[in-house]
Amino acid sequence: MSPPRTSPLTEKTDPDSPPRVRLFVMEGPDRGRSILFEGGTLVVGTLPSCQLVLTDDTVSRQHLSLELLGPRARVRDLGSRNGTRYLGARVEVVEVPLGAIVSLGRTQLALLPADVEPERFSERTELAGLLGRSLAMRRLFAEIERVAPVDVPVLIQGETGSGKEGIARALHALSGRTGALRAFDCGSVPPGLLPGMLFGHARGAFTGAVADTPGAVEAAHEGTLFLDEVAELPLELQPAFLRVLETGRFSRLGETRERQVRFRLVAATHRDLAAAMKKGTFRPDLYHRLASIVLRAPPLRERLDDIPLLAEHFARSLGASLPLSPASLATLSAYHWPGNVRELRNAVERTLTLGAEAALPELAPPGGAKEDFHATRERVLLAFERSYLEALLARHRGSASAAAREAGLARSYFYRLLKTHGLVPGRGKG
Ligand SMILES: Nc1ncnc2c1ncn2[C@@H]1O[C@H](COP(=O)(O)OP(=O)(O)OP(=O)(O)O)[C@@H](O)[C@H]1O
Repeated sequence: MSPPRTSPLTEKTDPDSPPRVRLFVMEGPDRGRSILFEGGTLVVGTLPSCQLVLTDDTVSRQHLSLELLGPRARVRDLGSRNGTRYLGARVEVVEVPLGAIVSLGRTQLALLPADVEPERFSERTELAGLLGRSLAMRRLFAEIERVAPVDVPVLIQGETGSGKEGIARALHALSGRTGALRAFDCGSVPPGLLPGMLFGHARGAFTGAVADTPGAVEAAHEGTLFLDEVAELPLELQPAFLRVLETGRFSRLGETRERQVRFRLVAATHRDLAAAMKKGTFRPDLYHRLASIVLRAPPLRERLDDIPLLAEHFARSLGASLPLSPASLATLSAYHWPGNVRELRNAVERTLTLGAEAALPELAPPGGAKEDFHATRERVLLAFERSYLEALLARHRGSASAAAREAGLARSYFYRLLKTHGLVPGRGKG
């Protein structure tokens, strides 16, 4: 059973048309080299007879072979000196989807759909504090670099904990603006207090208003206003907000005179704002203004290549190191991470501070409770199966038939697996 893995790069692939894949060197001395792969098997190495010839001296003469299997590829290490790695773990033979990154020595190879332009991916694996090695993040980095200096609002959509605020910070850091980034969370302020906190108030504007106070809009002057949970902005406040966005003009509560500001708006939401607009809770004019550029923060389960990098980063920030075994990585890759990067950070922190039993058990650092090979394998496999099944059922809204089809398992065997783990189709956990 291979880990569930979806990627925006695979969505466009038509399963009925013959796949055309571009093998692209993302990192290493041959960065930028690419080859079109339309079927059969190809060999990558330093020998001139290889189909993709690399000059990297950490790559073996015949390092690995790739075989196309529909929208996936089978990668086989050919007994290389430095090994082939996928999702941070050394592999002999592994099936990978489009969008995967495979490492050989210092070189990283990406498997891209043939029509994706490799230039759309940034070379960087870090951008203003955001880390990412996956194709999804490198594509986002390239978009951030492109839109950061442009003076139009940006809407960031993404699940909780997927890095929306980090993206806003990166947009501000690369914008060249002289003012500050001011973050304002519309979801954490009682609606009645929102106008005063956004636009500021004059002394005496309401009971308790003892001094003239600027709001978030003024604090962001010449900088960036990061408006988190923008879908929670009350309908009656939306016209005033659209006005300040379009003209820079607004009044503090209790004042008649108008003030003028200049700021760049970056708004974020985990909700479907287009649906909110159709429902009538979000004004179409404001929606269209906000959504002139939309960036998507990809959920962690769509960028499993980032897990080793992020886990190491969070461990290092606590002054520790967290060697991840191939089994741990397999389990972490199979988990669906509803809390995204924040959940991964918490899991790493709990593991390092409270001990393994407090976190995902598979993150257990070596040296904890003694366990022999068979027991470890059993435990890791069971955890992997359970995460895999839960994610699959969730994706198919509880339909066991559809889930079994995607997993490539006979329905009877699939039902047996569900029963073993106490899972009930149609309801998730039993
Ligand atoms: N790509 C990344 N690299 C490094 N750290 C990250 C990355 N993405 C997220 N994080 C970390 O994960 C945590 C959550 O990120 P962030 O607050 O940006 O998410 P969010 O999408 O804004 O969450 P919410 O929807 O709950 O507001 C933060 O500690 C952040 O530093």
